[in-house]
Amino acid sequence: MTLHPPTILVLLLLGYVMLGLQLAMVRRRLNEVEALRRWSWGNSLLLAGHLMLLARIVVPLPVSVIAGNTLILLGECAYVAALQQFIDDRPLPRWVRRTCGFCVAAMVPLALFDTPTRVFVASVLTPLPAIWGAWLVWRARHRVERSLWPVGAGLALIALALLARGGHAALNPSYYTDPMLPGGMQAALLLTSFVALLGSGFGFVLACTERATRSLEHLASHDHLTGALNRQPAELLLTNALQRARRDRSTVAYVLIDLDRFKSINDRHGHVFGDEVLRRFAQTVDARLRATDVFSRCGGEEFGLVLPDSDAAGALGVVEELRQACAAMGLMTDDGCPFVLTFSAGVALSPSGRVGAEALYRNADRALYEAKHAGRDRVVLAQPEAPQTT
Ligand SMILES: Nc1nc2c(ncn2[C@@H]2O[C@H](COP(=O)(O)OP(=O)(O)OP(=O)(O)O)[C@@H](O)[C@H]2O)c(=O)[nH]1
Repeated sequence: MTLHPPTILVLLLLGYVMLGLQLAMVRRRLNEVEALRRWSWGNSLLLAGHLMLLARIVVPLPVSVIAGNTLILLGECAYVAALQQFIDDRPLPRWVRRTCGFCVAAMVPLALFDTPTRVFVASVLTPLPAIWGAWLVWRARHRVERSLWPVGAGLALIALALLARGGHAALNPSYYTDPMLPGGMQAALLLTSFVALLGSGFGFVLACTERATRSLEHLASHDHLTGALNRQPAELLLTNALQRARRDRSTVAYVLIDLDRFKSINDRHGHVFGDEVLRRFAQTVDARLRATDVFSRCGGEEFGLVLPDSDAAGALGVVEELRQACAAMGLMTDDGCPFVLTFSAGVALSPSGRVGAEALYRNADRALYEAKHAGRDRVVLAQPEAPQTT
C-alpha cells in the first residue's frame, strides 16, 4: 500500500474540523472556559496551517510551506497556552512565550532556502512547544484529570515524529525535494499527527468536561460561602462513619457548633464582616481537622463536626483546640478594633456506632442548647439517652 501524503492531509483536515465542531459545542455548554477557548484557537490555526500546506496547488510552494508551518507552530503554541491555563491556571511563562515567538520569527527567512533545508529547520523548531506541553502534563500527572494523559502522550508523539523527520531530512536531503511525494517519512509524520490529534484534542475536551462536572458536583455538595460541606452529604458521611464504628467497635463523636451572638455581629459590623467571620471560622476549623473528620455547615452560623474514632476526651480536646484557634484568629473590625469570636458547642457520642445519626444530632443539639443557656462560650457533653424500652 502506498501512503499518499495529500490524502492523509485531507484526513487530518477532517479531523480538525470534527474537533472544531466538538469544541464549539462544548464551549457553549461549559460557558466559555478560558483554556477551551485557547485550544479552539490552536485548533483553528492548525486547521489553517494544514490547509495552507495543501494550498500548494494554487499558491507558490515557498509561501505554502512557510505560511503553513508558521500557522502550525502558532497553533501548537495556543495548545500549550491552553494546557498551561488548564493545569496551572496561569499564562505561559515569559521565556516560553519568547521561545515560541523566536520559532515563529525564524520561519519567515526560510523562504530563502531550498525545500530540504526548510523541512529540516521546521522539523527542529515545531516540536519545541509540543515538548513543553508534554512536560507540563508529565509534571502534573498526579494531580490532573487522567483524560489529560493522552494529551501529553499525543504532544510527545508529535514532537518525536517531527524530530525524527528532522534527523532524516539532515541525513537524506535529496529525499525531501518534494515532501508530498507518495510514501515514506512525510506520510508517517502526517499519520502520527492524525493519531496525536485524536489523543490530544479529544483528551483535552474530555478533561475540560470532567473538570466542569467535578466543579458542579463540588458546588452542589459544598457551601458557597465557607467551602464547608452542606448538610445532606455530611449526613451521608456520618452514616458511613457510624457503620464503620459498628464494625470496628470504635466511638464516633458528633459536635454541633454555634457561633455566639452572631445576629449582633451582623447588626453592629454589617453582613460583609459577618460573612468574613464565617469564612475565617471555617478556614480555622478546616486547617485543624484530620483527613477523616467531616466538617459541614448545618445552616446560618451553625456547623457540624463528625469525628470518627474519638471518645469524649478526644472530642473535648478538639473543641478546646478550636476555641483557642478562634481566639487567635486576629480578626479586625472596620473601625480597627480587634474582634474575638466565641462559640458554644454540644458534643454527643456514639460508642460502637450504636447511637444512630438522628439521635446523635438530637443529643448534640440538646447539649448545645444547654451550653447557650448556661451563658455561651462553652462546650457541654451530652449525657447518653436512656435506652428506649420497646
Ligand atoms: N453575615 C451572615 N449572617 C448570617 C448568615 N447566615 C445566617 N446569618 C445570621 O446569623 C444570625 C443568627 O442569629 P440567631 O439565630 O438569633 O443567633 P445568635 O445571634 O448567634 O445568638 P445565639 O446563637 O443565641 O448566641 C441571624 O441574624 C442571621 O441573619 C450568613 O451566611 N452570613
